[in-house]
Amino acid sequence: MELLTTKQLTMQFGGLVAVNKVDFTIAQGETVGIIGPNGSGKTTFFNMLTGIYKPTAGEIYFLGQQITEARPDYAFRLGIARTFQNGRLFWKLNVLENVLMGLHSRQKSFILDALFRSRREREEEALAVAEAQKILSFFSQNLLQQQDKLAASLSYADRRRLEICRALVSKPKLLILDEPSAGMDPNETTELVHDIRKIREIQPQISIIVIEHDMGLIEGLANRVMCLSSGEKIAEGTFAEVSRDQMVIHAYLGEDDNDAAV
Ligand SMILES: Nc1ncnc2c1ncn2[C@@H]1O[C@H](COP(=O)(O)OP(=O)(O)OP(=O)(O)O)[C@@H](O)[C@H]1O
Repeated sequence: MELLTTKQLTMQFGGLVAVNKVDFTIAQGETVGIIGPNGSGKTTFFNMLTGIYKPTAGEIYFLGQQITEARPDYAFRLGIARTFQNGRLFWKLNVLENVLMGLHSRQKSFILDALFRSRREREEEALAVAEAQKILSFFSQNLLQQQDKLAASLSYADRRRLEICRALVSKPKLLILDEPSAGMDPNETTELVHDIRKIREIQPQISIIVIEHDMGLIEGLANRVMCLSSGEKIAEGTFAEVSRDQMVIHAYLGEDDNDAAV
């Protein structure tokens, strides 16, 4: 069953067409990788899916409902959660509190206003804490053991994992990961692939879209890959198909020889 579909999705900034008429679809339970050279429109595409940018043309459908102009909080309530390329944690909160922040728009009461809680609110909070701990416990580095540490004290790789936990705690239908392995070394990236695969053990029907420059991660995770170049979809298929596509090879080689990882 199709979860999210875009039709001719377009984003223009002044004279620059950052995303140009992209048709895309992801089914429930599928993992799709989005690749493309720097500046090819990947993050802009994500920002439209999550309501950060309002597309200048085209449409977005989620479970059949048109959400083209949905704002981020509405997209979140529908079940679209994301991580950010540069990370957005609350540094002065601990690990557990950061995950609980991922429930923010789903819960009426919240952890930070400790006074005057009703019994129902306390029960709601206990359930939220249990869910957050369950998610923290399943990553291979076992973030649960670090639940009381400040987010700022975590290693870089654990910060990225924590972001994924925060996105997962709301039990999204669609998880959008923007360069989850950025800044990780090859061993950490291999572990991350393992961890992301494990997400399906707790949320089997989740769909995942991942932007990555690391082709090993894309190959290890994605059922299907879409390649953007200068805002346009130039290829789509399995990793093997896309990685030998002449337009894809040319897009990477034309941009920068160092990016010729496919
Ligand atoms: N808010 C904005 N205003 C103007 N131009 C923008 C804006 N956001 C992105 N762009 C431009 O749109 C194009 C696509 O950028 P985008 O960040 O989506 O690419 P990307 O594929 O995610 O790149 P990278 O791999 O480097 O993260 C770039 O030319 C960028 O400069």
